[in-house]
Amino acid sequence: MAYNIAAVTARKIFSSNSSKFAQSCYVITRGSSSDGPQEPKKELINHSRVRGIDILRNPKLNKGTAFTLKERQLMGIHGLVPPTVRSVEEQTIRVLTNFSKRSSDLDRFIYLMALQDRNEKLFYKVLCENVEEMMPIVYTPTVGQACQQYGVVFRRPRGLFISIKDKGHIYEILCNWPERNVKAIVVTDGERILGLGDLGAYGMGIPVGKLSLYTALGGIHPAKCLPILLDVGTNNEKLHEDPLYIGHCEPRVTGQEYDDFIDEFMQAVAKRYGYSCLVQFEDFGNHNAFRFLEKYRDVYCTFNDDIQGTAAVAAAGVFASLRITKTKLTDNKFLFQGAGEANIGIAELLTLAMIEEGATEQEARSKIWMVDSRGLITKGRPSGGISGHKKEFAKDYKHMDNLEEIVEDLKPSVLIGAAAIAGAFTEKVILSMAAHNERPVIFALSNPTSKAECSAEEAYTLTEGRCVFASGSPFPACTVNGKTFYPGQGNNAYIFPGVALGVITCGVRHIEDKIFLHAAQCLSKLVTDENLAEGRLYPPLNQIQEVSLKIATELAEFVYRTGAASAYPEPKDKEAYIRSFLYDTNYEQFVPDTWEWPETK
Ligand SMILES: NC(=O)C1=CN([C@@H]2O[C@H](COP(=O)(O)OP(=O)(O)OC[C@H]3O[C@@H](n4cnc5c(N)ncnc54)[C@H](OP(=O)(O)O)[C@@H]3O)[C@@H](O)[C@H]2O)C=CC1
Ligand SMILES: CC(=O)C(=O)O
Ligand SMILES: [Mg+2]
Repeated sequence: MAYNIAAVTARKIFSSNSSKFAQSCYVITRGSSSDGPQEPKKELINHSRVRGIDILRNPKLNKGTAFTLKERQLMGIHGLVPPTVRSVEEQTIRVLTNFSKRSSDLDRFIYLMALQDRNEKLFYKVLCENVEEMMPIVYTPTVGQACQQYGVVFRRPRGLFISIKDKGHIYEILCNWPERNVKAIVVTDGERILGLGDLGAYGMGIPVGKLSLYTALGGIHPAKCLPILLDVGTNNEKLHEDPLYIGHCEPRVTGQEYDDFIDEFMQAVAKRYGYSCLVQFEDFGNHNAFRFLEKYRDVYCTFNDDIQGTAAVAAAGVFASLRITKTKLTDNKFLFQGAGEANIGIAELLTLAMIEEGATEQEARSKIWMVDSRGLITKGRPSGGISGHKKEFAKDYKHMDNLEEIVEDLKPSVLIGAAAIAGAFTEKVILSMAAHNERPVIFALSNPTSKAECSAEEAYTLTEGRCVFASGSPFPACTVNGKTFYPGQGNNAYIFPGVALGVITCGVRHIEDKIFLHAAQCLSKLVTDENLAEGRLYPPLNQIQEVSLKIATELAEFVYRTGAASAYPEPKDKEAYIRSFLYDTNYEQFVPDTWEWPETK
């Protein structure tokens, strides 16, 4: 009983002296949204206004059974949680037990999303400590399945849904978002979700998943991250018939009306969060992705992850592969299956890298061959369709449209697939690569796993363990002739968290392509000889947080050297500076250590 009396007394003290308690609760945040010096500072969380059951219902504050007795009593939640006080380690065991007991990956996805909605710190702690097991759930491949069934999976809204009907009011909708100091937005219109096509408003799973990785892999505070779905309708007939569909059941708005909508969105973001707010375009249709990148890159702080992030991760894999094949970049012949956002992005970045290596642009482009839905991209081919970026890679060559024949004819040393055509790397294609190369390089980058060009096992088995392999979605280790290979995950998740962290902390306004080249070079240097010996073209996933930090640090060195940073004064120790911004997954203390129970006489 004594503690009840103390609690009443304490509650009085708490409410009359709230600022004293609040002062003990800090989070590290970046400075204001202004463009001035961006020293990290300790910011007060005003917990004092939230009390009682509202604390447990607030995922940012809730610690569940980890609240101490003092906290429970002072904050008016005593009795609202079971009496046992659990450590975060014990809570983690409970989460992992529940996670492993779920019968399917989709159930695991739902379980983790519920945890995120309930206790944000615990969600990120568990995700950060179990990246290898949980990234395939919150990200590809399971997030793809979740998007396809979003109507069923949907529990609570997360992120902002802005519809074409809201045209003229986008700024007001942004103002409804409770966080004022947003630094990073991932936005999609759902037209090309992974390799699954147009999923309309169901595509929201992607910005949510990507931003979970901003925090888990890049250490960016979740309050600084905003997922956005722009609902302009969908051309997916199945969704029009889906009674659970959460978006507009109308065909996509296109043309000027669509462009004006996106323009208004970008202007509203800048007005609400400043021009330094990072906007990552994700999974837009091909015909819009390139246009918007060109249109906005010099005006806003923006990049397209499918074009530029993917380019960097694939180029890093290629750079690492050179240490196995003992070749220079320009010694290779690259064949790309697919000539869309991902592959054009990769081809352009490799061109830039070859030019840095001393090649002329023409020489560099001559090494790169591309195949699209109409076959090999050759000048004046009868099937036509060579527009935009594809033109740069069109060759004076006979026309062919069968990948098996093309590989046999061209004998590429590197084969990269990103066309979402499952199984495109047939047995014949892989055998042909094996016949013409001692160490064939084969990247099956399409996501999710169901769209992969081939499996890791197929690639390693058919090449008798000689291939250098990476895939967009994870494949398990596989053993061939007694040797175990750990296939690398050539996914932009190795790039965008680190790039975003560097951009945000250094106040970069415009993200030039060289930033992605530096990110790729940095990533490939982090691959050890031991990694390569195991078949890994990337550092293991359990090191990915350190990888993001190194990429951000490398980027910081670059942007300060080139004058692209706006956060001044320039930090001497860039890594320490960036480290000081990282989100802390440990629980905050709501009651200062020094606090003593008051006298109750
Ligand atoms: N691993 C990673 O990090 C990433 C992987 N991806 C994956 O890459 C895939 C493609 O994405 P993205 O490039 O953005 O998509 P796009 O729609 O921009 O491009 C798809 C390309 O594939 C081509 N294509 C379609 N059918 C065939 C065919 N039968 N044979 C050859 N080429 C064909 C299209 O040809 P045409 O131009 O003629 O229409 C187009 O060039 C997706 O599965 C996506 O998930 C994407 C980003 C990152
Ligand atoms: C990984 C990714 O961005 C994609 O598949 O679209
Ligand atoms: Mg994508």
